[in-house]
Amino acid sequence: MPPTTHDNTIAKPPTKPSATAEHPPLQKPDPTLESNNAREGRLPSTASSRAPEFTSPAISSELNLLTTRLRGSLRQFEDFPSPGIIFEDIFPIFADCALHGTLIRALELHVLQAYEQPPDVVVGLDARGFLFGPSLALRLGAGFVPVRKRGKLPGKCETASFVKEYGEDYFQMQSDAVKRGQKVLVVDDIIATGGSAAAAGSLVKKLGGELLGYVFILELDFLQGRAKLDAPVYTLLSSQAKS
Ligand SMILES: O=P(O)(O)OC[C@H]1O[C@H](OP(=O)(O)OP(=O)(O)O)[C@H](O)[C@@H]1O
Ligand SMILES: Nc1ncnc2[nH]cnc12
Repeated sequence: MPPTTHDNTIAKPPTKPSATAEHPPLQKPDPTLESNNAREGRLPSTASSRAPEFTSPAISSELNLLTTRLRGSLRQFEDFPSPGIIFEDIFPIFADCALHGTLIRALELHVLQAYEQPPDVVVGLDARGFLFGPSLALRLGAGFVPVRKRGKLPGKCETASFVKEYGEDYFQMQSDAVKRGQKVLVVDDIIATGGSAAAAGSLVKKLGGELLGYVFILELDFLQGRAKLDAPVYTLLSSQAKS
């Protein structure tokens, strides 16, 4: 269901998702970075006009090394937060200083490789997008702006409803948080159904931002969330592919 945006008005909650019973079996992440990102819809490389250190082969090989380090750290929990859901726990990355640095560097490399100009603003989604959005923004020389769950931001806000893998909710952004024409990258830890990210993207566009794309640490492939997004999507790791 595409997200709907409102001017700080309270809309009827969307329909509950039904994906829980169809969750595929537990399996470790399959962070086949290059093959994943070669698929349709991944960001094309724009490296040809870049300085040598930012050319595609150099970055791709460093990215491969970094994602290999990250792949073993994710944990899965069955039936959390509700029956049928396999919860992907990304917190071990942040518990380990070296892995944390690896993550930020991998995301930075991706953005350097993918875009001629870095974003003006990194938009992070409440709450796990706040774990690395600000650090990535600092590295990129960009500002950081939050998308928050409804009722947490003061002042005039735009609101969008959405449905996610295990629930439904509302996102808000402050109406002046992104200036018209600013280039925006939306970041979050996980894309599952894509409902959260699509709602965030719709808010960015409503504020007049130019949506450069979406960046995630992990994609739950079987839910095909990227189909809901109308800007390039990049994920470091993938998991829970149907076997
Ligand atoms: O692609 P979707 O199906 O929309 O699901 C992905 C979203 O779900 C999780 O957030 P959650 O709303 O659970 O909040 P949290 O970050 O506060 O834990 C996750 O961090 C993403 O934001
Ligand atoms: N399976 C999952 N694990 C962790 N976070 C999620 N957000 C949506 N689906 C999720």
